[in-house]
Amino acid sequence: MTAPQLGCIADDHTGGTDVAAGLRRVGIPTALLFGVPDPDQPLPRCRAVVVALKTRTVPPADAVAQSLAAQRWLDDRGVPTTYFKYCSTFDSTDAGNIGPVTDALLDATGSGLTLVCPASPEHGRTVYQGHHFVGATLLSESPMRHHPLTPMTDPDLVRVLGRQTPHPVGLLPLTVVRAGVAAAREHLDGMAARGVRHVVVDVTEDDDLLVAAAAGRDLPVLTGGAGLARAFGSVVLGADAPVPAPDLHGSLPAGPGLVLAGSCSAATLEQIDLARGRFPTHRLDPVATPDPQQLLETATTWLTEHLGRGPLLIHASAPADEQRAAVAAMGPDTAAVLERTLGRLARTAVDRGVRRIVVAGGETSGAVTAALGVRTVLVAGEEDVGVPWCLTEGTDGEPALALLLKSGNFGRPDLLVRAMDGATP
Ligand SMILES: Nc1ncnc2c1ncn2[C@@H]1O[C@H](COP(=O)(O)OP(=O)(O)OP(=O)(O)O)[C@@H](O)[C@H]1O
Ligand SMILES: O=C(O)[C@@H](O)C(=O)CO
Repeated sequence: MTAPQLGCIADDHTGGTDVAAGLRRVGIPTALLFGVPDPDQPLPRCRAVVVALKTRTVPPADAVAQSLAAQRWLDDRGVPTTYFKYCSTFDSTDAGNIGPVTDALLDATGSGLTLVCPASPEHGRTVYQGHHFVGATLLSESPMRHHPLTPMTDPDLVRVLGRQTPHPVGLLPLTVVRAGVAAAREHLDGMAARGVRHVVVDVTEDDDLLVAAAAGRDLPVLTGGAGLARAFGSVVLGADAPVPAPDLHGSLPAGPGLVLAGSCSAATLEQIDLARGRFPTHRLDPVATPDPQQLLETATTWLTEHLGRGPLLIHASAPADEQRAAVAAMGPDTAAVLERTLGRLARTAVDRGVRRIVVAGGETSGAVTAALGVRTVLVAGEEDVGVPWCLTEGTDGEPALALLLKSGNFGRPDLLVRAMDGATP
């Protein structure tokens, strides 16, 4: 197998699983690595590689440094196209990190222009006239306006990105996308000639992604959600073979299951509501227990006492008013404390035999994989669109641990319950 043709750098772990799942679905063998790979880390056999970082909300200079290190690693292995994968809801703040990381990748590869394409119609994320919609709702009126780390209060992506980069931001409007690949390329050439560096792409249907991927196929750097990467996979790379029908749970290791939720998205809260009625549940509540050490100890005791009683659920997730109360009680580090706590609980659970872990939330997933020391996984079938099982390598060809890293906004209401189906107590 030659060098992979596509190297994705995802700004969080669930973004990494989402993009890897999309590429796998169109028949591209894809490897998923967590964290900046070590310089001598070998590249698994694959046609696309995803390096999932935890850079969405770190200081911009750190996000840039990690992304450039990942890009260098890919470049050293001859990967020709770099894809910067960020959230389909463009999760970022005015300080970054989408603008600074994209600019750094463009500089490093000597590229003039890139596409900015978060749209993912299969998840209800579309962009029209540069304005982002979640379903029928403008981004700024969706639950994303309450995100604890990256509240999205402006739906105009040209304007949002314009605050994150000193370079001009333009638009590839839907009328041009619908006119086809040649028209889109001509529009991009015109923008490049005028010094535009970032081009937000209007997309309302999957076919628009195919046009965007074909128009941008020769750009060394592309950016967006999982949708454009998947379209690049089918248009530019071409599928190797149809993906076999998954025997999802048959391939998972036997052992007890645990759900760890840090996401406060509307989808996760609904999934937790359903799972709470089925599984013994413990809530990490910073208002009741503002001392981080005590919060961890109480949860660890609960976990160890309940192991063996079927799948367990531990969540910090709470609606916006309770998050505010949590921060008032525990202080500005609340989100980081909760991530760390969930990571440590994952470590304890695995040490005590848990073999199937569902994590809700990208930042939370980053904390959990770091606590478990997971660096490389095999991407298996999807439990829901964009939510694949990830298997760590064990001995004798058997997976050691199954992880389902769920993007906050993804999954049907019964996802957590289904994911634990067949897990042994
Ligand atoms: N009760 C709470 N109060 C304040 N912050 C919380 C609370 N519960 C969770 N958090 C924090 O909210 C953040 C949620 O981010 P995370 O990325 O895990 O979820 P998400 O943004 O919904 O998922 P994704 O990035 O996949 O869309 C985490 O840092 C988590 O620790
Ligand atoms: O694009 C998305 O919505 C997800 O892959 C994601 O990035 C979640 O953090």
